[in-house]
Amino acid sequence: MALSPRCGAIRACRRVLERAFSLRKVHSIKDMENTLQLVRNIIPPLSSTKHKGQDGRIGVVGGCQEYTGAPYFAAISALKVGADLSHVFCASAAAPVIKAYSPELIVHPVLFAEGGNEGPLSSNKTFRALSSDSPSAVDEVEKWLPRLHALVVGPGLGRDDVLLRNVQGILEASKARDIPVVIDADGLWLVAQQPALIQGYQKAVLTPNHMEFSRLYDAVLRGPVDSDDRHGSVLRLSQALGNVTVVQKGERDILSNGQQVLVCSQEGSSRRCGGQGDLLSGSLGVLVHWALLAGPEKTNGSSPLLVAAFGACSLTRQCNHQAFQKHGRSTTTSDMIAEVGAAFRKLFET
Ligand SMILES: NC(=O)C1=CN([C@@H]2O[C@H](COP(=O)(O)OP(=O)(O)OC[C@H]3O[C@@H](n4cnc5c(N)ncnc54)[C@H](OP(=O)(O)O)[C@@H]3O)[C@@H](O)[C@H]2O)[C@@H](O)CC1
Ligand SMILES: Nc1ncnc2c1ncn2[C@@H]1O[C@H](COP(=O)(O)OP(=O)(O)OP(=O)(O)O)[C@@H](O)[C@H]1O
Ligand SMILES: [Mg+2]
Repeated sequence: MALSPRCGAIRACRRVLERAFSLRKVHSIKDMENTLQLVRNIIPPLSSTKHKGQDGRIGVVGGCQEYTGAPYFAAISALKVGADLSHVFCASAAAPVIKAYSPELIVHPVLFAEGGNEGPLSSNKTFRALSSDSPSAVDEVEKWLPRLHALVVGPGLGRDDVLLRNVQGILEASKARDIPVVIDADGLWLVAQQPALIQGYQKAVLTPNHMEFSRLYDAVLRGPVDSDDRHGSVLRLSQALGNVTVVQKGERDILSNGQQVLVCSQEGSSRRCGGQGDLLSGSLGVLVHWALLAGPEKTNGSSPLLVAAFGACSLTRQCNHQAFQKHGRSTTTSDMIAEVGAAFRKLFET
């Protein structure tokens, strides 16, 4: 339907007002230090009176035959940031590979893909039980949910329909238990197909890259992203999803909960190797748990999830910066993960 000139002018006017409104709420560079201070406030003290698990039990749902690095990066980053236990719930074919990367991860081969895309383990008993009865994958993860503080859903998941149906069930079970969820990568593909899955869920954080953001925006707002108005676009997507927190990654990360917009421009580098987003989502899983535990008193009234997201963005970019100083063009995500401890100390333990 063609727009009348008057209708077009009203829309343009509304866009200008919305932009001005959102920009007023954008953090200036000098506010970055204040926000980093809020991140420092949510970090739990290390104490000899605590027991294993108290500083975080995080689950990563992801990993299929093609992608084993992404869930590994997310889960090991959660541990390096300070979680006590890190679980990976993945497809059978991915499990031995992920286990071989690290003895520190607890790996559950509970997801399955359509058409026997499960590699050498496809004939084992667990796989047959799961592949003949799709809900049991959800049951397998649900058994662990009461013991988990946060889930990171999507790194290396792939887009197999059956596998995504498992994940839909896992998301529904997590919401029913009020468990915080960070949704990334192929988890965002699922949300773009079914935005109702996380609509209005106040403990969800979405971490789209450029492509994932466009896909989500188009699915939810039924139109293309205004590339001249990144702040407004992130704000509008968050609002349309019922104030779910959205982190749009890029040259600068733009974060919004539909009320406030933060910008993270912590210095990183020009090295764009794959896996940096996985480091971010795994770190965010821990920080979301810490932020919700600390509550809004510690975040000075700001949304705990926004503060957590700002912390994860700053940390990832600082790891990138430090790794690049040492390795230059050959920097990989493993080099960045090796910097998590030093980057964390520099940003948050000053
Ligand atoms: N080691 C592993 O196991 C890793 C596995 N991973 C896993 O891979 C799976 C798929 O994830 P994904 O991000 O590759 O998928 P998707 O959303 O289709 O985007 C791909 C396309 O988007 C574009 N594009 C991206 N950024 C852009 C930009 N700024 N500006 C413009 N365009 C941009 C770009 O298009 P191109 O330039 O190629 O035309 C690119 O090809 C997922 O499971 C993930 O977790 C990764 O985590 C990495 C480490
Ligand atoms: N142009 C850029 N300049 C500086 N930092 C960037 C740039 N683009 C992305 N980043 C940073 O890289 C990190 C990962 O973002 P990216 O867009 O690469 O995610 P991703 O595509 O999901 O990564 P992955 O390869 O893990 O899937 C974020 O911390 C983001 O701030
Ligand atoms: Mg990604």
